[in-house]
Amino acid sequence: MVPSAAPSAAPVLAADDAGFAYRGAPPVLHGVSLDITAGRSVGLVGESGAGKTTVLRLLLGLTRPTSGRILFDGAELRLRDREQMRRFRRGVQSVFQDPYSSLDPRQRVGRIVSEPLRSLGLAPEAGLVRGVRGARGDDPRVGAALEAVGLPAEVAGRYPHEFSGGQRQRIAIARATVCDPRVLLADEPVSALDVTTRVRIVDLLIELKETRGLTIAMVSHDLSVVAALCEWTVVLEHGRVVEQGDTAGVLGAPSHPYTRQLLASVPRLPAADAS
Ligand SMILES: Nc1ncnc2c1ncn2[C@@H]1O[C@H](COP(=O)(O)OP(=O)(O)OP(=O)(O)O)[C@@H](O)[C@H]1O
Repeated sequence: MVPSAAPSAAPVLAADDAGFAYRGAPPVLHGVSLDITAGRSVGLVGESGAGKTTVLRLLLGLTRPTSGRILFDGAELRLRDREQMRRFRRGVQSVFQDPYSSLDPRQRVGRIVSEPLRSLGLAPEAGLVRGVRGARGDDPRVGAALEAVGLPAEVAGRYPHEFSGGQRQRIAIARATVCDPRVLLADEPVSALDVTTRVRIVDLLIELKETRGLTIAMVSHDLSVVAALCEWTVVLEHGRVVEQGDTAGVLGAPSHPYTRQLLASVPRLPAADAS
């Protein structure tokens, strides 16, 4: 289990008493409050349907809470504020569960990985990353991002179908980290992978936390993945936070019966030597 880290100052991202209802449906989140603070990665756990992905969608600015607020650097996230959203996208990136559907099969890896640089206007000259040279990863940040996830820079010229699920998830992580974000929001980033690959990707995320100061906020069914990656754990039941605290405390000595039930039911990762 990772040791508890002392968070620095104000949260980068926070949900403040956030509620949410899908259109025409009853509320699925009720008064959710949590902080994502630099240096303190957060695991969001709970049974299927508890509302974990919905919380992540709110934190990602994909949808607005129906009550309460999402705060970015202390200011309410306003999806129509272009300048704020640009800063937000620079600081907060995401990785999803399925590495097979999250990468455009028609694009070369170099172009996929460089997408945030283009959409954030961080490409030095548009032609360099739009053209063939860029697609081969000529932007040094693309090669560096690929190497940081354990892939050679040369893979920039290849297509996603040439890679395994674990390698594709590495490519997705390279895309999410190429612009050096502060926070990575991840929805079940390893659950589509086989057990051995899962351990390797968890190890990669640990390394990115340590070497790049990345803070992760992650949804996972697998409490052992949360224990490996997150200093703070938030437990959701039926759209409500029933318990949150240091991961060591929440998973080691849960105070809520629902957390105890989750601990009893979720399968564990095998020992790390499986990698
Ligand atoms: N697009 C949608 N329209 C209506 N209801 C939805 C929609 N997406 C999710 N829900 C409902 O919202 C609730 C929370 O769903 P959510 O996907 O956030 O839970 P979750 O904890 O991430 O579940 P899982 O672990 O199965 O992914 C569930 O009752 C779900 O049925």
